[in-house]
Amino acid sequence: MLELKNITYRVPESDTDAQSPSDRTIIHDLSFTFEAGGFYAITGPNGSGKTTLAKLIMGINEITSGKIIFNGSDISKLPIHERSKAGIVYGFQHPARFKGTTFRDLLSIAAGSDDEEKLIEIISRVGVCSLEFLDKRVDSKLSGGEIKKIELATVIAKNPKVAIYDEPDTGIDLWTIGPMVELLKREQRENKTTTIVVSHNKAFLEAADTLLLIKDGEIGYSGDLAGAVSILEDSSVCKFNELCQGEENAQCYR
Ligand SMILES: Nc1ncnc2c1ncn2[C@@H]1O[C@H](COP(=O)(O)OP(=O)(O)OP(=O)(O)O)[C@@H](O)[C@H]1O
Repeated sequence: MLELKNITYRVPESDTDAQSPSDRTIIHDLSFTFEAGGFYAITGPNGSGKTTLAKLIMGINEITSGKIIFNGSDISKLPIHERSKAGIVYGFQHPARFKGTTFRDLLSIAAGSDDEEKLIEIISRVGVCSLEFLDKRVDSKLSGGEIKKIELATVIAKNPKVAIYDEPDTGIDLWTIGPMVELLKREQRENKTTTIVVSHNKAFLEAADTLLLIKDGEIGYSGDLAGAVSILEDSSVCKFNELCQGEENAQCYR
C-alpha cells in the first residue's frame, strides 16, 4: 500500500557538521511495505535515521534515489501538500507554535470546517473535554503536553489514510502515554488508519503490529515485538549492543 523501494537519502558534505570527505548517506537502499491499516513503530538508536525516514515518506525531505509508491502511484516527486491531499499526514516531534493563532484556527484548517460540533467531536477524541481549550492561543505559553494534543488533533482532523507521528510522547507525562496509545489504536481500528509512530517508548513498541528497527539508515529488523525481544532485551543478554554500536545507545531500550 505504501511501498518504499530501495530508497536512499544522501546529503552533501557541506550540510553535515562532520568533516567527511564525501557525501553522507543517511538512509541507505531501504525497502519496506507498510500494509493498509497496520500499526508500525519505527525505533532504533539516536541518529540512526528514523525521523529522516518519516520525513522522506511525507516529502519533507526528497529521496536521492529509489521510489515511494502509494496505492499504486509513484509519489516520489510529489511535494508535501500533494502527499497530504493523497492522505498522508505528519505529526511533528516539536510542533510549531504560532503567535496569535488559536487552536480553533488550526483545527478548522485541518478539518476543512469551522463547524463547532465537528471540532468538539475531534477534541474529545484526543481527550480534551473543555470547550475553552479551543480558544487557547497556540503560543509559547502552552505546555508540552497541550501542544502535543493540539498536534494530534490536527492530524486526526484530516482523517488521514496514513498518519505519521514523530515521537508523539515528547513532553507528555507518563500517565498520558497510555491514553495516547489507546487513541492512536482506536483511530487505526475505527478509521483503518495506517499508523506509523517513530518512538523509543515501550508503550508504542508494544502497541505496534510491526516493529522496524533502524540502524545506520537501514532496517536491522522488522517483525513483531516478540521477535524483537531478543534484540531489545536488557542487561546481560542485550544483543542490541551490536546493533546500537555500544552500551551507551543500548541504554535507551532498557
Ligand atoms: N538534512 C540533513 N543534513 C545533514 N545531516 C542530516 C540531515 N538530516 C539528518 N541528518 C543527520 O542524519 C542522522 C539521522 O538523523 P535523524 O534525525 O533521522 O535521526 P533519528 O534516528 O530520528 O534520531 P533521534 O532518535 O535522536 O531523534 C543524524 O546524524 C542527523 O544529524
